Amino acid sequence: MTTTQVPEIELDHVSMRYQTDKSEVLALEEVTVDIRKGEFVSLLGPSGCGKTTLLRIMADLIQPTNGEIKIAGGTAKEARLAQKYGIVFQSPVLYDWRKIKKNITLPLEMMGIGKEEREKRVDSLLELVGLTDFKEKYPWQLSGGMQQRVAIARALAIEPEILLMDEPFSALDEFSRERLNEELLSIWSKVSNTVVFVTHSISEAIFLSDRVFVLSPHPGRLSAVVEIPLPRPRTKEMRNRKEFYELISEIRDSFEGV
Ligand SMILES: Nc1ncnc2c1ncn2[C@@H]1O[C@H](COP(=O)(O)OP(=O)(O)OP(=O)(O)O)[C@@H](O)[C@H]1O
Repeated sequence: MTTTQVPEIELDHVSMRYQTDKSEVLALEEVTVDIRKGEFVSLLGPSGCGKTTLLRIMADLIQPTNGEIKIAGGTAKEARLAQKYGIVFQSPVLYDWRKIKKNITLPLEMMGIGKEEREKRVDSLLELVGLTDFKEKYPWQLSGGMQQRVAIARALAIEPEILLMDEPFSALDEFSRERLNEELLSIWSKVSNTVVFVTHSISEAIFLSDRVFVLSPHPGRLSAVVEIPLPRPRTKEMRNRKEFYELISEIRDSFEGV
């Protein structure tokens, strides 16, 4: 898909301070980012650097203590109410008593979309994520990777402008994870949305992204923005290229204090 110059997610000097009974944590300090419509970006950093916090702020699930956020020119709340977000979490959060097709149509039911339209959409979503033959199965009959594909299909059911993904493949083995990376890019090439992908894997971030936003911990700060000039479509052979290794070194070097 083609990235435009239209800004989709703009964060201006965003800080987040969590207050608990006994202590205070500065999870994010003065983070400024601009993500363009149709871009695939990763938020990369070690545990505790504020990746999930940043994603939750973008999704309007929490409000920053300081700074401004604009989504598609409006507020994050407006974007949330207009159903602009699809969210995929680290664990798939599927309902075990609902068949795969019924898990995917759940957000459409909640939106009051009629049965005929729901069935039409679920069929194309199942095809998109390669699970057509599994629509009558239950989540517990699927592998972890397949369950995460169901979660992706469900997040895409409302045709969101922005897909937010919080370490969706981190519980999977490396082989499944690399395969899912390729499948995600193939899905993304067909759905034309903006993706923000949280990961702590440098190679995953490089393989998937147009740009990688590197965060450093304590407090969480944006320490680098790295352009990934690898052509698309990305292929698994690219992981063995010299440019790929050079990008890994560039990102490693960009971590503050490393
Ligand atoms: N609700 C909360 N209350 C207090 N502190 C919090 C809360 N949520 C996160 N934190 C703290 O804020 C910092 C950033 O957390 P966050 O979960 O955003 O980091 P992360 O980079 O996503 O980590 P991980 O990779 O381990 O998921 C951490 O020090 C964490 O302990």
